[in-house]
Amino acid sequence: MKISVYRKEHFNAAHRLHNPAWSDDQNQKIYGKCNLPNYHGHNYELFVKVTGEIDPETGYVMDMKLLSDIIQENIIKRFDHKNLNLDTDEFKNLNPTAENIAVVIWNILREKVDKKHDLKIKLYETERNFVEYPAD
Ligand SMILES: Nc1nc2c(c(=O)[nH]1)N=C([C@H](O)[C@H](O)COP(=O)(O)OP(=O)(O)OP(=O)(O)O)CN2
Ligand SMILES: [Zn+2]
Repeated sequence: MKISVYRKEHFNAAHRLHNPAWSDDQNQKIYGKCNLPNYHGHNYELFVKVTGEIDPETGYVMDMKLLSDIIQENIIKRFDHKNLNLDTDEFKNLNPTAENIAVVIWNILREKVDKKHDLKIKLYETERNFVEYPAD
């Protein structure tokens, strides 16, 4: 019997959506205010879902304190209060859309969470815009 545990974390970060292969007009047309040259910020809400069997000894799928520590150490420290485009290696050459941020976060966490567990994340960029990876 599989069951899922969730951990919710948050971080604040600045970004600018921009495709260097396009003209300024094209960037403006596609990304609108998200392309403004001086960047803007979001309060990102990150939901991490870990699915697996309940360990009969601990009663846990995974210790959520450990999950929190993993997210803090590998995601929050790396991205919180950063300008994603300027301050992080991950987005120097990758457009920091919600989709790309979610994939980057998942790839980092996948290395840290036991492979016997399934991993899925949901990332809210605004209250109304959010992405899920991997998709169902
Ligand atoms: N597929 C994607 N579409 C959009 C992304 C994205 O990352 N992937 N990002 C943006 C903007 O960066 C931002 O998320 C939108 O900001 P905003 O328009 O302010 O969104 P709100 O939900 O706060 O505002 P509403 O007034 O409710 O629209 C755009 N698209
Ligand atoms: Zn934005």
